Amino acid sequence: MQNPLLDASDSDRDFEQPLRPSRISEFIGQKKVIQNLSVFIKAAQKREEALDHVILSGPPGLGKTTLAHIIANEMGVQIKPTTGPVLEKPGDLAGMLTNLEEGDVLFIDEIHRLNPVIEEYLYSAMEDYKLDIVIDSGPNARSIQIELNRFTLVGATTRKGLLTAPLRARFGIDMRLDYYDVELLQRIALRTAAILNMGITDTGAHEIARRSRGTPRIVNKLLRRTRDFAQVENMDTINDAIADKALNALDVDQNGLDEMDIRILKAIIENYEGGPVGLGTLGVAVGEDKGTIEEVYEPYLIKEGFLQRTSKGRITTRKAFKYLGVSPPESED
Ligand SMILES: Nc1ncnc2c1ncn2[C@@H]1O[C@H](COP(=O)(O)OP(=O)(O)OP(=O)(O)O)[C@@H](O)[C@H]1O
Repeated sequence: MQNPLLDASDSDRDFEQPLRPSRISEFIGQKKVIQNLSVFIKAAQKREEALDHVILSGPPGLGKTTLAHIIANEMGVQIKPTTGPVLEKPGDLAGMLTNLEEGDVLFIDEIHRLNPVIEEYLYSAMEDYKLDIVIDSGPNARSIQIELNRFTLVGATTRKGLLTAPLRARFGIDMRLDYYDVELLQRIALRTAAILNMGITDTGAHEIARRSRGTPRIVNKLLRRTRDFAQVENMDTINDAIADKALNALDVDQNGLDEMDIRILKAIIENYEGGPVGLGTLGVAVGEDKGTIEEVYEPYLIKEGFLQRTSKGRITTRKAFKYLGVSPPESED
């Protein structure tokens, strides 16, 4: 991913850590997901069983990792995190699985990027808590079966469509996180500011919230950067004026669209008269990986009504033409 506001560098991750809600009661928004998850957790606890396997999907920065940790905390178990691309060899997976205590959570981020061989091994681990691995090779090759503790696999993905059907079918709990509305993001901004001991007005929090692409991670990042602007101007409280100044300096426009969002809309309008244009061509036109466009930029542009996905490719809407101050082609009328 290459969105500077959505990418999490090491310093961002250190910054994010204390901001993560650790209990269900602290998690803001995603009401339906939270309500259902609370029921599933309580039921599993009553039965004294591990929680069923959970798949969390949705655009980056909406709280999938946070929820995985919350699940472990609420169940009173340990979480062992890893990511799809890191599990290269069956031995890597076996190492993780055999280290799990009864009921523990194995969290696999970017699970859509799992090596297909590893995925095969995961099937029996998820279903029967057994791992059949082949040791040695050639004539000495033999298969041994390892009994595993019952565990909960929590998988997170920005691209659920890339999961194979057999893997998808093995998750009993399937939850999709959606973009947050401005009011919820404002509450997240106020919460983060309180944790960081930053002064902020309601209108300052609102300004940041409404320009954060529906995403808590962006709220936190923009808040951090706005604090820098406030400090340089010797302000101890962030208000809407300093927030506006900081966000403009960071090229976040009035609707929260960033430079790449605008570049995508402009490319479709200026080069292809509003489309349709295929994702690959669009990627070349804006100099961005097509997967990143599909996973990071497009969902928000679609949600905000700037872009549509059609069978022939992507098209911009009248709203996008208006936004960029360009008249739509005649046939659009
Ligand atoms: N509902 C929420 N309330 C408060 N803060 C939140 C919420 N959701 C996410 N955050 C904050 O946003 C940041 C990003 O969340 P998180 O890392 O869980 O997102 P993610 O969906 O796992 O992203 P990615 O897929 O990119 O790893 C964290 O610092 C977290 O504290």
